[in-house]
Amino acid sequence: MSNSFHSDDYTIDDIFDDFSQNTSQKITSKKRKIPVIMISGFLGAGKTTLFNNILKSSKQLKIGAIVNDFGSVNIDSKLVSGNVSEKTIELSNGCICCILGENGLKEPLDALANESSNLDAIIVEASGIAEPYDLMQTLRFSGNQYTYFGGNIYMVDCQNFNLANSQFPVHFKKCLQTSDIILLNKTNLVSNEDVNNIESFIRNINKRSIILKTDKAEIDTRLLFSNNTGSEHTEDEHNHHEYHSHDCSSHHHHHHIHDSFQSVSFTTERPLDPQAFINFLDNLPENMFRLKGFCYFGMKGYEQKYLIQIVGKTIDITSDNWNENEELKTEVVLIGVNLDQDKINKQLKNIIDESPEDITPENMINFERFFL
Ligand SMILES: Nc1nc2c(ncn2[C@@H]2O[C@H](COP(=O)(O)OP(=O)(O)OP(=O)(O)O)[C@@H](O)[C@H]2O)c(=O)[nH]1
Repeated sequence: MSNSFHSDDYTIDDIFDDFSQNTSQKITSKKRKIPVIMISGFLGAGKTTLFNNILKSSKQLKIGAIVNDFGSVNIDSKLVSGNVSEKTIELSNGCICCILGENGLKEPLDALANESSNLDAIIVEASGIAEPYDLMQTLRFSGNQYTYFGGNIYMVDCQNFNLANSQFPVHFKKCLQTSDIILLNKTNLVSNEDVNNIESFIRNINKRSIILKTDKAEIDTRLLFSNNTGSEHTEDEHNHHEYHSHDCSSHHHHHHIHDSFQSVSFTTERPLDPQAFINFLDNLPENMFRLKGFCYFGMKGYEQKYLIQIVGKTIDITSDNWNENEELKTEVVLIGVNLDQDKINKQLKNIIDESPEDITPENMINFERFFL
């Protein structure tokens, strides 16, 4: 069980005392319905990290997944690893609350939860600029008789919260008020005082939800599958109805936070020029907040898959082996506000290696300063 689970207000046992039924009862019950648990949170808050932790620590459970990415290339579905039982359903190229048709999430849910389904849980990972309060309603009223809404876990990136909240205060307030469990994540990157200030801020607008502090989104995942997570929704329903004044499938489209964002997706099978890529990292596009994806350099000794993650100003690069049958290529998605898409596309084309024969492994040395 994770050691980084900590909270001044709760211990895991306190939380369990609050719940009348535990996970195993729910999961082993023959007539059980499948909980649909939503993971939401702003760009880069740690949703996929949490999802992977859940998969790792719940190997005995059969978990289905619906993964939504804002860009046209679904990076998240490739970052979710482990024991996703059924095919992961990818919803790409837009925000989940707007790309769904009239029946909302019914179709993807029906594909995962039906008469012959043997899943224990379904996890829906919303894009970083989804409106979780709208999505929650879509999940509750999906019309799928084999599922019930198991709660919304909202992730807060403690390192970037104040800045993002100052830019989108209404959105954050709605998210925080309508969440069941709030994870204050990336506590390792900020001071305790900063974490406590964020917690007090959230407590002021939401007195009801469980707030937990995490590093690398490590929590005791029993909590997520407990019966009560998404069942008590008096205040939540009130807040939700107050906010959910539109029908996403209709043409009367209200302003969504993602209307302010653009994404640029870039894919190439040609190897990248490491020096050009470093230049790109040193001069990131203006107003870009998030970049994620994989890079392929192809040079001898550096043939691995490089996973690149940028959140705000933090750049993390790690390397991994390519999966069997995986195509060796670069695939990245950038997300930001008022992005100059043409300029970024040109910048990205410049990182393609036009003459791989001239590149020597020394070119990779500078690149290594970005490694974790
Ligand atoms: N230092 C640190 N990094 C973290 C922590 N949690 C997540 N990260 C890193 O933050 C980056 C973004 O994490 P993700 O889990 O991909 O975030 P996300 O919310 O799924 O991102 P989007 O889907 O793009 O919105 C990755 O590089 C993670 O490894 C943490 O507690 N500490």
